[in-house]
Amino acid sequence: MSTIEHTTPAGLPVLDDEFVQDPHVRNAQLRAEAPARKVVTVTGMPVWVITRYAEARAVLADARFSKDYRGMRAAMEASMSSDSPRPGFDDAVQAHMLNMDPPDHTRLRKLVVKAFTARRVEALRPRIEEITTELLESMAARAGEGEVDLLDEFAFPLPIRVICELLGIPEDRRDDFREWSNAAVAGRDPEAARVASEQMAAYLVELVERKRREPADDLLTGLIEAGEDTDRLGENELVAMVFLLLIAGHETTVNLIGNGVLALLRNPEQFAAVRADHERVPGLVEETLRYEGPVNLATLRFTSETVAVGEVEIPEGELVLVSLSSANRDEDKYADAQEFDVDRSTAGHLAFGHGIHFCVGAPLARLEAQIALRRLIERFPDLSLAVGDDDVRWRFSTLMRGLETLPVRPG
Ligand code: HEM
Repeated sequence: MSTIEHTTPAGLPVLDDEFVQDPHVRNAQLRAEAPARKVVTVTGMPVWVITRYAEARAVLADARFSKDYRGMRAAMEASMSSDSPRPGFDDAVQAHMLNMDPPDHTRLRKLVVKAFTARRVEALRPRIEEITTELLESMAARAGEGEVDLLDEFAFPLPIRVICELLGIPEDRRDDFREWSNAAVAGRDPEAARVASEQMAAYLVELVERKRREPADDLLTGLIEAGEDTDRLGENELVAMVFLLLIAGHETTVNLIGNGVLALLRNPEQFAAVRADHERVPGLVEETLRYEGPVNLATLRFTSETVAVGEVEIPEGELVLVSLSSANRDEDKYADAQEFDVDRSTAGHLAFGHGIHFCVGAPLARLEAQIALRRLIERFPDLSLAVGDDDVRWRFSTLMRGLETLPVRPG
């Protein structure tokens, strides 16, 4: 196997644009080398990457890999050189459950988990169907133009509308939100991420005030009511919770739909199989999650003590990223793991994480993607790529795996 190019002078692989454009090649190299490998981010931050399935799953469920954001600050400060750009830290957007360990994590998660159970989410089906049909009709109206960006026209607006309606958030600032949310997860420019997070937090504070004056039957009002008992939810925690749900709603499901469509268009025999039998759609969604899931590397963790990962010892206080994209293509877990096959068993895939931080929104994401892909294929059975197979570009982010644009001909 060839050695990894794009390394630092100290020989560490860099998570640069080449990695973002095709993580699977380097993931395979890293998996072959060791169960845990030190790399650096583009901003120069050294992190350990866990690439094999068994270790990835174990680390996600191991409390010694902490997510507490206060401890994380210290670990990041210690890891970075003095001239590295610092990511912005603002409690108003940091104090959410994905940045906490128990018991705070448990307390915060309890407040929203009920809103996302399979049963509660199923009640949203008619509304999701309605929005989907509306978007597809407006895409059909534009089909005369020949080419459309499937992300702009379809994959992006659907989850946004759903999460905004669920929370009870007006869509008047939708373009701002998209920009803030994109910048917050991009990871290449910490200063831009800090500014965007602050702008979004300021807007959310304003929104909470407005909702306090005009309560409604929505999740945000429910959270505000929970916040009246500050032992359950503090003011920063309230804003951070909404921030987390909105970012999750903006950045993930769009890419599940987009990546699924791209995989179908690149694998015509799989597309034909799904078209011939729509009962394959849930399999298509699960295989997309495994093969090209929306989250590339899970969010940061740090070691609260020295931990052995296989034969590798990670010292206390070091940063760790679990590579979901790599674990899900580990040949030791899935036969022919690099093949896209909607009929395979994908049981155990890690696209939604694992352990106590397992994605709260998984039932909603699954339902949205199933409806979206089924209706898209029904409406546009001759959908095709409007660019060359390899001419698509991936957005620069080591967290999210999503396309910049997805130009298609609806047919
Ligand atoms: C296909 C779409 C989605 C994918 C692939 C996805 C993936 C993930 C992953 C991998 C994690 C764990 C991260 C880690 O442990 O580092 C996570 C956590 C989370 N996700 Fe999602 N997500 C999706 C959609 C959503 C949606 C639609 C929502 C809510 C509206 C949501 C809300 C959350 C929340 C609140 C957490 C934190 C849970 C905790 O810390 O206990 N996600 N998600």
